[in-house]
Amino acid sequence: MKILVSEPIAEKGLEKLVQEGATVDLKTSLTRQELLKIIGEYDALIVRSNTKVNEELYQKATQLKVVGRAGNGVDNIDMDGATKRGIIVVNTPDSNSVSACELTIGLLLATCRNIPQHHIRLKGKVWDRSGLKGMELLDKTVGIVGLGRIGSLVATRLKSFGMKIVAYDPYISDSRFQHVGVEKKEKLEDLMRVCDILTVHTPKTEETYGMIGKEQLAVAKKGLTVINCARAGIVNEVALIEALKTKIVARVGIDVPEGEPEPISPLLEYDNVIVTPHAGADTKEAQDNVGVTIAQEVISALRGEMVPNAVNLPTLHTQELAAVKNYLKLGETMGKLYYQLEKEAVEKVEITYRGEVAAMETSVISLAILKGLFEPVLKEKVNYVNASVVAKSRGVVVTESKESEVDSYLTLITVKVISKGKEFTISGTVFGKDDLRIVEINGYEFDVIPMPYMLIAENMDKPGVVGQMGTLLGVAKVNIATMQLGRKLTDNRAMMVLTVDSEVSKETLEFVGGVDGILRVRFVKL
Ligand SMILES: NC(=O)C1=CN([C@@H]2O[C@H](COP(=O)(O)OP(=O)(O)OC[C@H]3O[C@@H](n4cnc5c(N)ncnc54)[C@H](O)[C@@H]3O)[C@@H](O)[C@H]2O)C=CC1
Ligand SMILES: O=C(O)C(=O)COP(=O)(O)O
Repeated sequence: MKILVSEPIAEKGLEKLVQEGATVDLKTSLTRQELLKIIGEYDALIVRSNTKVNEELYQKATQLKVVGRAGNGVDNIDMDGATKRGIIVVNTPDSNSVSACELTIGLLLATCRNIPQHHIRLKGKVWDRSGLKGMELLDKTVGIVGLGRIGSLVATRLKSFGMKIVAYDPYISDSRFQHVGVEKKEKLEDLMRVCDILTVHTPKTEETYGMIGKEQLAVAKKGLTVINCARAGIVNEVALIEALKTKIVARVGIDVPEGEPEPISPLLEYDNVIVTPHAGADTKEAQDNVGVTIAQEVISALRGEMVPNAVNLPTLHTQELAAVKNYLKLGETMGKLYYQLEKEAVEKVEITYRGEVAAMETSVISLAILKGLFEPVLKEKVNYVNASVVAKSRGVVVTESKESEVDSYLTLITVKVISKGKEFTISGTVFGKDDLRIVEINGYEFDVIPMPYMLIAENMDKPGVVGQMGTLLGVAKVNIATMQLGRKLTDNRAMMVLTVDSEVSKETLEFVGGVDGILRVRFVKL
């Protein structure tokens, strides 16, 4: 595991990566050309907000499997490009929210009380309070745009200043507004009309970029204070400067000016504008949190495990992930069996979840099944991120259905693979906490614990076949660990599933296949 860390992360995070056996190169002052030159050597890249992870980089990053964003915003990462290539993008969305919130409050107070301006005068040995009258927060209205993690933390803290809080966020439920204790505004303009202080906490997306512009500022109360601790451009800087000139906006506090990391924003020229150099997450606590979390996530992702904060995968919280973990293993195992038993190209995959599993986040289990299905033919080129893209690109139709009830088991997954009119089915369950079982293949019933090496044979249901097979394997020094037989009395056929302790050579397989009554036999590796 070779990992490049292109921006500073906490020592604890670097230590964690090394403890987990990774080779880590911390290179935080590479030029773009230098980065592009060496990125081809690495399995993972860890960045913060300054490294642009885009098509140009992906084209050179031939070994790249994981991009770790040591922080929250992923606007510097081309997500489609990553997904297309099966590169998993992970971030640490909860690890620096408190720090970003606290800087927001800090900028808000500093802006409303002109703290930096006072400080600069006094540092210059000038004792002069004139022209810097501040504004109290008590009884003022703050308008929050984006009531997510950071917006909610800001709301909770500002309540203790006796402020009235209104918020605009069309993507969250009314109950969330009630839970945070904030008045909901249906339209952004309604919020702009009533607030004394505006603070934005949305991600930077096509929709939010420039969302606070000329029109929105035109309806604002005169003397508005604007705080932006999210991303440059969510508040349009040209419109903001115009509003500063016309005194619609009285004060501005910004953590991320346009043009970062170059200090080129024209806002820097204004005395009533306070700017910090994207310092929202720069606390010891946040960086320790972020560093350790990203290290864990990148390692898990490199090991092919499902990660809670994978940005280009279905969202899973840690608890949900713990609940589906064994089903992911089961699904992948079931998927892996198909191409080792059958040779027909897959046309359709029908997945049925029954019983307990039907109540879980099954979309990730379906990804695990597809990953397992295509792995024997595509090797490491398929993973959780691109499994459904791979299925689509191969013209495979995937359907998912759920039934709450199931006979005989508490929980059951059945995968039906359809190819050229033929159907292959396999079912599996989880007993207790983590006891995985394959319980059906093509209508034959078993109770098999999947093992790394297995022999699966279809045979005539007649005396002597099993014995001869055992003898031949013994001669070839292949130790049989377990053996199970499933039979269909209707057609005199049976299926044998053996778990064995070692690989079975081609020659042995041919001998076994030649036994009278064996219809076909396959060696399966899981
Ligand atoms: N300055 C800094 O160092 C830091 C900045 N950030 C930035 O803070 C911002 C917010 O982060 P979180 O609260 O963690 O994100 P979040 O995802 O928890 O919340 C964002 C909220 O914005 C809402 N939203 C999306 N589009 C919207 C629209 N068009 N109008 C109104 N609301 C909209 C979403 O529904 C969501 O509730 C992000 O831009 C992030 O990159 C985060 C950490 C540190
Ligand atoms: O986590 C975020 O979204 C941030 O904005 C923090 O950025 P940084 O890691 O300090 O470059």
